[in-house]
Amino acid sequence: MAPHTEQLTRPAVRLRGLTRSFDGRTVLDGIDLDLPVGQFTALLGHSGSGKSTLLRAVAGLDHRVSGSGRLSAPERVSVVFQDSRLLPWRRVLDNVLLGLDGKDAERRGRAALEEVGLKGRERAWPSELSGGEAQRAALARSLVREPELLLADEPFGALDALTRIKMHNLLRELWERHRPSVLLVTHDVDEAVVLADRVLVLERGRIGLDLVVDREAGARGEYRARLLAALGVTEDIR
Ligand SMILES: Nc1ncnc2c1ncn2[C@@H]1O[C@H](COP(=O)(O)OP(=O)(O)OP(=O)(O)O)[C@@H](O)[C@H]1O
Repeated sequence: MAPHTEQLTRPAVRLRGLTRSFDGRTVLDGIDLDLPVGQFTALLGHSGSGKSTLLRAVAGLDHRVSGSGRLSAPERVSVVFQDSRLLPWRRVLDNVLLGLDGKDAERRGRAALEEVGLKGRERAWPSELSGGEAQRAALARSLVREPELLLADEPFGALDALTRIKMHNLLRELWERHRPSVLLVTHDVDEAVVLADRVLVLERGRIGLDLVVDREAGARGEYRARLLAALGVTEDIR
């Protein structure tokens, strides 16, 4: 393959035989996975199935964990967690700018805050923000770094239902505008189907289901049913 073509088709993330174990217990059992550049992927699985372990491996945050396999990921990676992880002693804009330098940084930070709907809150302290606002600030902090890959570990897990819906819209909008590759860990089947173009189910250390979601087809109910079945959940509401 010509180098140029290879560059165009190279996935953002490539895992080959990725294995991770804790105290002799295998959590990831030889995962092979490619995430194409710019794809929005959700990762579902039961509690304890290894979703965060996989995300941390891709983020390069698992130095002391035993494992093997090959992994490649882009250079610019941002991670968003369930809690915003804003530093309480720094104002919102300073949190967004943390570790950034260059004379353009402040302008970019302000623009990122405006993009997530926090214009005017630059000088607020994190303690003055609601949970949803804090997650918006965390998204701004990720965005301003112009990540090639955005890793999100249950970023909306602690929010109320209405705020979650707003944040879903925001995340999807931001993704459409910036097109990073996204890997979103969630336990919420509906969130996965609403947001992602591809949904993976982690099961016994492997990718048990790999579902491409056709967002135009309007078949959310069908995707939902397939994912719930893969998770071994039946709905029985009479
Ligand atoms: N640092 C660690 N030390 C020991 N065991 C760990 C460690 N990190 C994860 N584990 C174990 O690995 C398994 C997978 O954990 P992980 O957090 O990846 O699951 P998860 O699918 O993200 O779960 P949840 O949805 O509950 O967050 C669990 O049994 C957990 O106890």
